[in-house]
Amino acid sequence: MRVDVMTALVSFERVFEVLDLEPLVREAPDPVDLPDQAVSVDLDDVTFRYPSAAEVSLASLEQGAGDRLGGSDVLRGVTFHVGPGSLVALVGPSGAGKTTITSLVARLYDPTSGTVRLGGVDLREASNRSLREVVGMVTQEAQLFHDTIRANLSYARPEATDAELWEALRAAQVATLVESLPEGLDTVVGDRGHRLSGGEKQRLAIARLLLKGPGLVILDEATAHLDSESEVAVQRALDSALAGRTALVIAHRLSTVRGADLILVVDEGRIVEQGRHSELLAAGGLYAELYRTQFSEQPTPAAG
Ligand SMILES: Nc1ncnc2c1ncn2[C@@H]1O[C@H](COP(=O)(O)OP(=O)(O)OP(=O)(O)O)[C@@H](O)[C@H]1O
Repeated sequence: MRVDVMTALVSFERVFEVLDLEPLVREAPDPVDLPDQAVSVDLDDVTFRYPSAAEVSLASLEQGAGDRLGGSDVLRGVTFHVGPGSLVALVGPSGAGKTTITSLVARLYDPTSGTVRLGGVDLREASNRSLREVVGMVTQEAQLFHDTIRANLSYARPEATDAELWEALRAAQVATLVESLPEGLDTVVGDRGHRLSGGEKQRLAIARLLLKGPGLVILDEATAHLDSESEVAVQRALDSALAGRTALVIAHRLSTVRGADLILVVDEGRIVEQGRHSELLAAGGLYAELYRTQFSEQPTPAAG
């Protein structure tokens, strides 16, 4: 992944913005298609370090250099299993490695050692096309292209009919807004177009995700404060987007951690605790502490 690493660094932001993923790592000669459904996610003893700037420039000149030079490991011995259709919440202090885990699951990078599998297939063996179809991402800063709403949505599925676009808009709680615009689906949005609120942009991004229909959703939950009406609408939209899919959520909301099938507590690049909300709360460890400091919208029952 010599030159690809450079591409990765340059387009990392953009990749996250556009939801659909351009894999930045090398495809195997005889790639395998990932299953076209809710997939399991398995990380087995994953270690990862980001390539340094020096490595990237050297590696682009000299094959193999990137494998020899090193920064520090940001993930160490990460192992977990997520069943198909489960909702997994990643929690942990800032810089713990949550985003990095999601980047490996989306194969923006390959692990330094260990394996990442979706639906049992090692991502190094997976076809880029099926990876793009199976993995969908929604980030905090939902970005739209400076183009019409129709173009922004169709990007996810060019063959979608208007009826399908409206169905996705309804499920994403944003159809009423689009109907109210004089040019409807043909309204130009984005930086210089019709101005949308943060919540509206997120819901359009969710509509795009619904059209794509990925088996795995990676979601970076909003920390930004939305007004409460918008918050409820976004939450409803997300509920329909996550139903029937595997979801990996970088969680900031109490309702998400409470409802998660599995919570992975990440600290300094390791999974330090895993389990459900009540178990982890009772264990009285890092999760219980994070719960008090990061998720304390309600009084904490006596824990541990
Ligand atoms: N592209 C990158 N290149 C080099 N180091 C990086 C890169 N992205 C993240 N890191 C480093 O990797 C470590 C883990 O970061 P990561 O973003 O995965 O943490 P996080 O748990 O998602 O944090 P936050 O909650 O603040 O988003 C940090 O030390 C961070 O500085």
